[in-house]
Amino acid sequence: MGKKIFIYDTTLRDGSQMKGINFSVEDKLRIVKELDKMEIDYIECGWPGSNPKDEEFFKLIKLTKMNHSKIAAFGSTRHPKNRVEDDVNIKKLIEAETDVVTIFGKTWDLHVEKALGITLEENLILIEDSIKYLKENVKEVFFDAEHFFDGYKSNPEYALKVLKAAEKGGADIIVLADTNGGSLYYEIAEIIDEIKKVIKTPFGIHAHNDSGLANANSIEAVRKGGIQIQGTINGYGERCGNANLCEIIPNLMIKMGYDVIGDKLTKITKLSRFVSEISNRSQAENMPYVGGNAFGHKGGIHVSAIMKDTHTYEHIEPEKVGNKRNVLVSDLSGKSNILYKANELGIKLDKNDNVVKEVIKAIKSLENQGYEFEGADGSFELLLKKAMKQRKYFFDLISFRMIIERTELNKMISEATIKLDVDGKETHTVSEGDGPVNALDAALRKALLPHYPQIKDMELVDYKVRVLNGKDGTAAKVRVLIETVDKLTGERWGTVGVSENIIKASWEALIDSVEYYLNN
Ligand SMILES: CC(=O)SCCNC(=O)CCNC(=O)[C@H](O)C(C)(C)COP(=O)(O)OP(=O)(O)OC[C@H]1O[C@@H](n2cnc3c(N)ncnc32)[C@H](O)[C@@H]1OP(=O)(O)O
Ligand SMILES: CC(=O)C(=O)O
Repeated sequence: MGKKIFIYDTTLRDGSQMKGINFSVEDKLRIVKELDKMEIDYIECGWPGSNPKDEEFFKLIKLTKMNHSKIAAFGSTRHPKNRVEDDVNIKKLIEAETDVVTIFGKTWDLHVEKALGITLEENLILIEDSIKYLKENVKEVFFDAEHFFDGYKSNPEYALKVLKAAEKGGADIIVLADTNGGSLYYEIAEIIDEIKKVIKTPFGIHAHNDSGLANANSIEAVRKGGIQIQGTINGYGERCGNANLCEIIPNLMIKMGYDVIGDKLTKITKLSRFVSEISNRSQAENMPYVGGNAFGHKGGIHVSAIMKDTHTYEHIEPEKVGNKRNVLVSDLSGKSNILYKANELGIKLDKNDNVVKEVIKAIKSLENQGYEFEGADGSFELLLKKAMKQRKYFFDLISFRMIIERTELNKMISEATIKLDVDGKETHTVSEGDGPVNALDAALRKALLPHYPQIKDMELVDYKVRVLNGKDGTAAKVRVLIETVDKLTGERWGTVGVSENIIKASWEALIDSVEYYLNN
C-alpha cells in the first residue's frame, strides 16, 4: 500500500453552494452516513454560523456515531472589527464541538484591501489570532488559504507571509485554495515548490474547476507532497464546481498506488449515484469512472475489439469502481453490437448468422426513420426475438379511440376506448386517465388483466417525448421513450415508438413495453 492521502469531502458545504442544490438536514445526515461507510477521512458539513439549518445539523451530528470520518465545521477568520473571543462566527464554530474546524482567510492582497478593507498587516494578525484561539478550543484546525495561487501570482511575498501567520497560529494543515479555479497545473507545481521552502506545516489543496483543471491541479499538489485533497462527490460546487472526488480517488488509488479509502473503491459508483439522487440531479452519464456511460460502447469497431479484449477500449476494468460495461445498439452498430447484446440476453448467435444481418438492417432502417434503440433495450429485444422467430404475440389491436374533453369547470378529462383481440376473443374496454397516455395505459391494462394477471406488477416510470423534425411544426414526427419497471424484481426496460401522431407513437412504445414483459 502506498502513502496515505487524506480525503476531505466538502459536498455538504461547497457542494451546496452550487446552483440548484439545497440539502435538508435529513439529506445531510444521510450523505454523512454514506461518506463514513466509504471511509472518507473528513466531512465538512456546513457553516454553523450561517443559518438555522446548519445550526440544527451540528446539534444532531454530535449524537451520531461515526466509524471512520471526522466531522468538520467551516467558517472564516474573525471579522476585522471583532475581538476573536467575541466573534459570533468563531463562537458558533467552537460550539459545534466538531473534531475539526476549518477556517478560510484572505491570501490575496486584492481581497484584503478590497473585500475586507483592512491593511495587509491587520489581516496577518487576525489570521494568526483566529487560528490560535480555535486551537485552544478544538482538536484539529485547518486553514484554507483562500485564493492562494492568485494571491501568490499578485504578491508572492505577502501570500507566503499569510501561510507563515497560519503556521504561527498553529494550523494543523494549510490548504492551498485555487478559489477562482483559474490556475494551470504547472503553475500549481511551480508555486508549491516555492512554498515548501518556507513552511513546514503539512499542506493540502482545495481546487475549483473554472478552467476544467480542478482534478489535475489536485493531483499535481499530491505529486508535490500534499497530503490532503478537498473536493466533492460528482464535482458539485460554487460556479463550475470543485475537484471531483469520484474521479480523483480512483486516479490516486488505481493509477498512482496511494492508500486512500481502504477497500471501498468498488462502492464509489453507488456513492456517486446516491448523492446525485439526494441532490435531485441526474448523474452526468459521461462522468469518468462512475458515469452510466463510462464503460459504454457504441461504435461497431469498438464493440468488435472489446469482445476480443476489453483493454482495447477501456482504461480499467469497470468492476474496480463498481461500474459495469454496457453496449449500445444504434445505426453506428456492427454485427458485434448485436452479438454482444444477444449474448447478454443468453442468446448465442454466430456473426454470419442471417438473424444478425437482418437485425442490423432493421435497426439502421428504423433509426433512419427516427427510432432510437440506445435507450430502448426492450424494443431491441423484441426485434431480435422477431428475427429469430421467437417472439410471441399476446393480443392484436382492433381499434382505439381517444376523447379529450375540457369540462365547464375547466377540468381536463382524457378517456380511451380500446378494442383488442385476445386469444381470439374481442375485448372492449374504456378508461379515464390523468392524460391521454395514462388513459390508454389504463384501458389496455383493463383489457389484458383478466388474461395476463402478472401485468399488475409492471409500472410505467418514465415517459419522454422528443420532436424529431421541429421545422414541420405541429406536423413533426415525435419519438416517445417509455421506461417501465417490474415492481417485484426492480428490472427496468425501455421501449420506443415513432409517429407524426404522439398518441400512436405512445401506443407503439406502450405495447412494446407490455409485450416485452409477457415475452420474458
Ligand atoms: C471561498 C468560499 O467559498 S468561502 C464560503 C462562502 N460561503 C458562504 O458565504 C455561505 C455562508 N455565508 C453566510 O451565511 C453569510 O455570508 C455569513 C453569515 C457568513 C455572513 O453574513 P453577513 O454578516 O450578512 O455578511 P455578508 O455575507 O454580507 O458579507 C460577508 C462579510 O464577511 C467578511 N469576510 C469575508 N471573508 C472574510 C474572512 N476571511 N475573514 C473575516 N471576514 C470575512 C466580509 O468582509 C463581509 O463583512 P462586511 O459586511 O463587514 O464587509
Ligand atoms: C475555501 C473555499 O471554499 C475556497 O477557497 O474556494
